[in-house]
Amino acid sequence: MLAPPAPPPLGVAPARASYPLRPVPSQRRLPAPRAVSAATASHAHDAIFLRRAADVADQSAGLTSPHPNFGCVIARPQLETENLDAWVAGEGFLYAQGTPCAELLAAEQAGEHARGATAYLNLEPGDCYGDSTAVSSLVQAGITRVVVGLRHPLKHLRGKAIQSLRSEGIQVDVVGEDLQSKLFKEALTSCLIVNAPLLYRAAFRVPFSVLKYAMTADGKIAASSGHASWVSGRASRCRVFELRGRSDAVIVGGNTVRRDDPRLTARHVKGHVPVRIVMSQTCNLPEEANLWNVHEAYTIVATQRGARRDFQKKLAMKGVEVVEFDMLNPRDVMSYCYDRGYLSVLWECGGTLSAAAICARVIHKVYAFCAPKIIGGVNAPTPVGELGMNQMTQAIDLIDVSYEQIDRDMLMSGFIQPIPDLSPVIPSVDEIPSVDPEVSPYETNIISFYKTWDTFGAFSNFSPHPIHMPDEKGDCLTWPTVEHYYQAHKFAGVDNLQARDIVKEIKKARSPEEAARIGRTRQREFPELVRLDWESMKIDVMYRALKCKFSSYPHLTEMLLSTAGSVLVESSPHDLFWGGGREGEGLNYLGRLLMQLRSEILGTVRTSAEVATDSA
Ligand SMILES: NC(=O)C1=CN([C@@H]2O[C@H](COP(=O)(O)OP(=O)(O)OC[C@H]3O[C@@H](n4cnc5c(N)ncnc54)[C@H](OP(=O)(O)O)[C@@H]3O)[C@@H](O)[C@H]2O)C=CC1
Ligand SMILES: Nc1c(N[C@@H]2O[C@H](COP(=O)(O)O)[C@@H](O)[C@H]2O)[nH]c(=O)[nH]c1=O
Repeated sequence: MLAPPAPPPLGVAPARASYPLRPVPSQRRLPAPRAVSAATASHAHDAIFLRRAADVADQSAGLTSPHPNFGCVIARPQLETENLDAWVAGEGFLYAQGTPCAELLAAEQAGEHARGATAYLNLEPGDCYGDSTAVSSLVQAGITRVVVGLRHPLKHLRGKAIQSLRSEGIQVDVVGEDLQSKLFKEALTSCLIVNAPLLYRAAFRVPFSVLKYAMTADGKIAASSGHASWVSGRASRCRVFELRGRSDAVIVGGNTVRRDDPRLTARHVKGHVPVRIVMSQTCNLPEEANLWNVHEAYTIVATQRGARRDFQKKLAMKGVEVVEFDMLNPRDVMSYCYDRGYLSVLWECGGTLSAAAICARVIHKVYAFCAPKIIGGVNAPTPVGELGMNQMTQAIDLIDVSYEQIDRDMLMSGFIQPIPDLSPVIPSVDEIPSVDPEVSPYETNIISFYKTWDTFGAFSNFSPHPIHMPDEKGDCLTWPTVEHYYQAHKFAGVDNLQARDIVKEIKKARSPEEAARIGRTRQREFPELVRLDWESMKIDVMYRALKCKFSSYPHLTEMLLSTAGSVLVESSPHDLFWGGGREGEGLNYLGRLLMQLRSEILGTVRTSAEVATDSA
């Protein structure tokens, strides 16, 4: 009899890895890039290997308690072949916190082939507790370039490893900063998705929450009697075990416990077993239930303060933990889970609790299994109860939607809230000292502003603070807002009657919104009237206007200085140059300029005039 093949060492991706949890695109042969320019080809290679690093990182999910997923792929060009699989010298993923890091495993696998090679990391390593193995293994292996998908989302770790690698002379290219081409969009999405729990946790201070339900083709999660076993088929239910294995906790409402007597374990998949949480306001739960068998998995009952104290004691005697809340609601339970360190939570409740969780805005992703059955029944339960909406236009649109057939069922999944990408709006560690030395890149506090009525809305260019600025001839002109000044200066100084008229038209605009509209429209209609140096001068124009605004109004100066030490972000979802973007994908130049101005006022950065005087 043939002996079974030896398992690969923990965290080392087997040559032909079997992915336990979902089909992984990168395990198809890597596509050979089409014939294109050298720069585009190298970007295409980078994007392909980065996606592969994200896929490799995903392999530890569900095998151990959820943690950040790190993957590393070491590749070196083999000139004689376009088969990119042959370029991969080593791969590895972090199996669990405390086990050898992905970089070390990949470097060991690559051996001598790592010398002069590029390492692809889906996520910047988190150099915890002074453990710098990730960085040192790349350095010692002779890696000369590192491509990073995402900076570490945790502020105390962000930028540290990148800085260490650079100080060792390794070229580090970060997507969105050093690598900006469109080719990286998909690779970046893979990097975001593989660590979605970590990103949501860091951004929203709650665990990443997934709502999962199984419904019939007519949208029912049970018959009108409440009977629900089973809506979905066996293969779908096995997928649910995998989802549980990827979660720190599974939540149900009291009614589901009373009706289904569930077990909520990740049986049939090896690895991690989540905590089971029952949310019950009344604590009116059965004396005997599968969930009270804590030998199978740990159980927590979250209830209203004072509810059925005697029964609480009985539960405690069985080893069930009971936690009382002043007001039991999904948000407070999620804050509690956050404090317990959970990264991701799976909601397997009925429509009553799922509606409350959606209303509380704690659900981030939905997995809807749809079985080809019809059960009917006007009172049969549906996946989501009352949300208070009465127009289809109010419906919540899922984003980044995927569809997958599982045997006879269909699984549709999508995000309710965009996956946060925390890196671009925050200036990089290298940039921060020049933007504002008072800001610690590791202790970042973010102050967002956008609409003028926001707490820091006066930072918006639309705020009604007129500025007095000299024109080209030195005459002082009054502009109703910074926005008026900025828009008009796209056309200022252009020796053309029509351009001069546009400047006047913008200056007279009755609101900053109108000024912006005219400026943008005329720029599109008459690109030939826009000053030739506009792209290189627009930051300078904006900075002068901001400086004038903040120095003219003492209360604005005071407000700006009150934010010292914080990163300022204009949270405009539309403007990806001046604003931070909807998902943090913007460059946030307005925030950066305000931070620079704040430093200049505090005297912590030298003005350009001072620099000029010094060098004279
Ligand atoms: N097919 C599927 O995927 C699933 C089907 N089901 C089926 O759904 C039916 C049960 O649905 P449903 O009644 O909606 O059950 P839920 O799981 O939504 O439980 C509702 C209960 O949650 C508790 N709760 C705690 N806090 C809150 C809060 N803030 N807001 C609302 N509820 C809260 C209450 O428990 P208490 O009354 O104890 O205070 C409430 O009665 C069953 O027939 C079950 O078989 C259930 C899950 C999945
Ligand atoms: N009925 C139904 C589901 N119901 C969910 O699964 C729970 C039962 O889990 P367990 O006791 O561990 O098998 C149940 O209480 C409810 O939360 N799930 C599905 O994938 N498909 C189904 O058809």
